[in-house]
Amino acid sequence: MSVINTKQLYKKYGSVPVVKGIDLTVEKGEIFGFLGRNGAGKSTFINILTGIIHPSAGSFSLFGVSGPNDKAKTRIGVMPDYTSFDGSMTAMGYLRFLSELSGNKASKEKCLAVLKKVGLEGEANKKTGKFSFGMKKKLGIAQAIIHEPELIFLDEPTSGIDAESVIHIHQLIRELNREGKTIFMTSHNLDEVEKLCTRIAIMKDGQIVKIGSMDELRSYYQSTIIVKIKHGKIPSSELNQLKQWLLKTGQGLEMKQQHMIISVDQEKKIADIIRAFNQCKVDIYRVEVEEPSLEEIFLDEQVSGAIRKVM
Ligand SMILES: Nc1ncnc2c1ncn2[C@@H]1O[C@H](COP(=O)(O)OP(=O)(O)OP(=O)(O)O)[C@@H](O)[C@H]1O
Repeated sequence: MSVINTKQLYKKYGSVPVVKGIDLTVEKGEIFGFLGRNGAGKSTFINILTGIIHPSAGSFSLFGVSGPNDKAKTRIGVMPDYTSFDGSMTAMGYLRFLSELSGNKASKEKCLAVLKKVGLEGEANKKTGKFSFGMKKKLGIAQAIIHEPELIFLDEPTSGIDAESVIHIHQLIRELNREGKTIFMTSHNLDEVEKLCTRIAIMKDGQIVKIGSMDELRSYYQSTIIVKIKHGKIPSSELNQLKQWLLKTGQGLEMKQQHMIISVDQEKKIADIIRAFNQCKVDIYRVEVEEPSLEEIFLDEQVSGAIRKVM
């Protein structure tokens, strides 16, 4: 069942389009990663889905119901902008106040359990004005999940927080997902997205330019398999022949001090390269194969012209 479905969603500020006709479906149970540089339009897109702003054109549905609608709102959780906390309230008071506003006041026990879940168990009675940036982020997540929503929007859930808390939040996201919740998260941390997300969309200038699982994105970019070989001495009588074979097989050939680097577009060409070395009677000491990281894939879509990193 799809929990998010958008059709040609479009948003303009004045005459400037910032979301340009997005078609997206997110299925129940996904951890969906939304990537893009600052200003790509990610928050605007999320703000449309969460009912904060209206689209200029297009349509969307949440849980199969055309949005924005109040029924869907009770089934979604949204991590707020951390600056929106009222600093004079305690974490507990804040959670209880917000849950009351949404029509279902959470008990103290429930609030304590959620604060524990996000790693703020010792801070329930502390005023949020005294919270660090990371603590505010965690409270934001607590706010998003207090009413046990089925779909949770997390905007940069771990940016600016310490490494231990990042691990804790990653565990929490996985736990929420195991409970059946769908997570829609933005992040600039590519490593995080790669670890957590079932699917990823890359947004650029208001459009989704690439979407798929990590493996799908990788296979799309298979033309950047980098093969590095540490080898023995090449008999001078074989050097030209070996170079010719290698140049026929791949691109960006570099040969220096018994190290060869070449870029190929298919896995089976790795075997061709090894065969060429064998036929020229050159020992192979080490073979390393590098696939593009998400960062490379991401950057590839963010700049005009493909980056083809060879070393
Ligand atoms: N209320 C607004 N009025 C006018 N322009 C806006 C408004 N909100 C956002 N924009 C512009 O829309 C574009 C997309 O902004 P948005 O916040 O959606 O990007 P983003 O991908 O979420 O960026 P970030 O990663 O920095 O949060 C930007 O150029 C931004 O300046």
